Amino acid sequence: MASRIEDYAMLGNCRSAALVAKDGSIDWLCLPRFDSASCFAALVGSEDNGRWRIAPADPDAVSRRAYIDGSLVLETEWRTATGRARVIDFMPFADEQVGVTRIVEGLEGRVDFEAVLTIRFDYGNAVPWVTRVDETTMTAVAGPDLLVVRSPVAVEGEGLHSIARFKVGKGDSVPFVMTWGPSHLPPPDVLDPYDALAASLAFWEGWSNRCNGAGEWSDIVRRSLVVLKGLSYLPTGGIVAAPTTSLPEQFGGERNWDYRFCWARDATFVLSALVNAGYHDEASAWRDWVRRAVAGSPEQLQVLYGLAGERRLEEFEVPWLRGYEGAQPVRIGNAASTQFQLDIYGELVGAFAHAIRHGVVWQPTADSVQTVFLEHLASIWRKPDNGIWEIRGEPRHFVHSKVMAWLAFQRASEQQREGHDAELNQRWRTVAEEIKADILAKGVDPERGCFTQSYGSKELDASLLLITLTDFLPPDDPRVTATVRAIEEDLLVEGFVLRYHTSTGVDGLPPGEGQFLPCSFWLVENYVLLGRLDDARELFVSLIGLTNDLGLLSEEYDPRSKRLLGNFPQAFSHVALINAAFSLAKGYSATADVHATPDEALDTQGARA
Ligand SMILES: OC[C@H]1O[C@H](O[C@H]2O[C@H](CO)[C@@H](O)[C@H](O)[C@H]2O)[C@H](O)[C@@H](O)[C@@H]1O
Repeated sequence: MASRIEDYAMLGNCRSAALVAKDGSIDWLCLPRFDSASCFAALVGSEDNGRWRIAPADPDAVSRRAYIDGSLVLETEWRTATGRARVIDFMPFADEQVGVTRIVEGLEGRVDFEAVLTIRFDYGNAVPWVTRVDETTMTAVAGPDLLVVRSPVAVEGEGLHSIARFKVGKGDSVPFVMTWGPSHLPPPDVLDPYDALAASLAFWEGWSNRCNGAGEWSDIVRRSLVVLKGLSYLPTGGIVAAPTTSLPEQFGGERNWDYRFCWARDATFVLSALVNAGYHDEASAWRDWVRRAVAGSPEQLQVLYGLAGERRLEEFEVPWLRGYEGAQPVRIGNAASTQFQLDIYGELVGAFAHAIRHGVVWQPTADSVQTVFLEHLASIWRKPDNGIWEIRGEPRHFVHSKVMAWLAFQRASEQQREGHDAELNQRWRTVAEEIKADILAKGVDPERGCFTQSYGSKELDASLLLITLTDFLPPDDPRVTATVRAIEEDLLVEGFVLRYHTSTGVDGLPPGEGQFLPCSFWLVENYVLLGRLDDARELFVSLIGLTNDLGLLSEEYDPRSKRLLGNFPQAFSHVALINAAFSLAKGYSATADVHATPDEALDTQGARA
């Protein structure tokens, strides 16, 4: 049985990620890339779908764990009746050595350990041929995949599992190095686990020390930035939404999605966060990734792409996996990739404008690409779409989508680069005004005076919190304040924000899901914008109280069971945390600095660039 979502730690090497439970079991791992088929899938299946547990044999052993400094190297210290030992888990950074290394070290007395390895390729389905090559090496092969496991202790086959039993005393060190390779090639070279550990720690230390401070929130921001870095795919610069598939948005429900892809929307938020934190190289790498991914006809722009910009991400179900705590189906691929979501254009133009303003170099050819996309947007903005929440019901005229279309033209019309076409700027200004008039005529509830989920609807939607973070209307406009108030009344439930009421059937799915954490962070930013700093701080403190013992967050939270829900760890949540922290820190410093303009004080959203 899988552990609670918050009981997992993420290991990563900017190519893939592994989830390790508090009990020492790696229950999720896809190699060589985030979106490869898994070799461990116990997270969404059973132990027989693959996992690797290393822990003391004593069932009463207790543990505590932490990442080493600003890294994704996990140290778990175990205490038993006979002694103390630690396990250091990490994914090495070596190019040709994609895998996991686990080092067991004795600290005090003697501790009996058991390592149980169950490899199942192809999402828990393919039982490999396991061969004992020599005293220290075993291989597992099925189809295209090869795993080599090297360790000084004997590993024996028991049923369809490989098991090692060994003791560690003070000063002993027992490494296990598991490396993936294509099965048609010779096994990857031997990796020195201690050199690899030193290199990993140096990488993460170098990276996390570069982070700009966010006042009193600097530590939690740094941890979130390390998570975002761990979700980036180094060879291409793409950033996955999360390393998992099908962790449910409702216990026992069917809102289970594959997040191992790069969403243009999520990535634009990540770009803003990276720029705010001073990571310009990463921001440039992401900008280049987007330019390559979206290249081509503007009508073929996708909502999400594969790690290298792949476009075909067909969705299918995996019937042999029983799902996380029985939540079925387990889905691979994501059908949202073929949806029409109007907001993407505004997010991209806004994020680029934000990046340029903060010193990320603009490519001259990007102007003509932007013009082609805006010409297309001018012809489609009146169409209904699937919206930011990727609804699978009937497309609608979502107000958030329309405001993002406005934002695209508004930002483009403000651009003043050398050689820029003033006439074009005027054209974009005219379209922006047209969209704004349309929204104000059709997207405001005449009785409550607030924005609505979609044209003509009475429903609310937490995506409206992003509208108030653009300069669509000034913060003290009655429609802005009425929207924040209405969201507090209707969607702020048990302290955190729902995306919308799923009971209306708008998304085409059975009702019920948890509170959506990014929306709750957006409410923090809205409070800052409205000068409600105490409310902002109180909500922010509650939200960071939901991070697990390692500072990680998933997508949603279930207040009844007090458990995290949804894919984990989730970039969207961490990026919302970072942006809210910077907003809050700047909000406080603005109250101390009468010369700071509201824009300087609050500029943390790409959408507001
Ligand atoms: O719940 C419905 C949708 O959930 C996923 O989308 C959500 O995650 C995306 C990635 O973080 C985010 O960009 C989007 O705004 C969220 O609604 C899922 O990918 C969709 O297929 C699904 O319809």
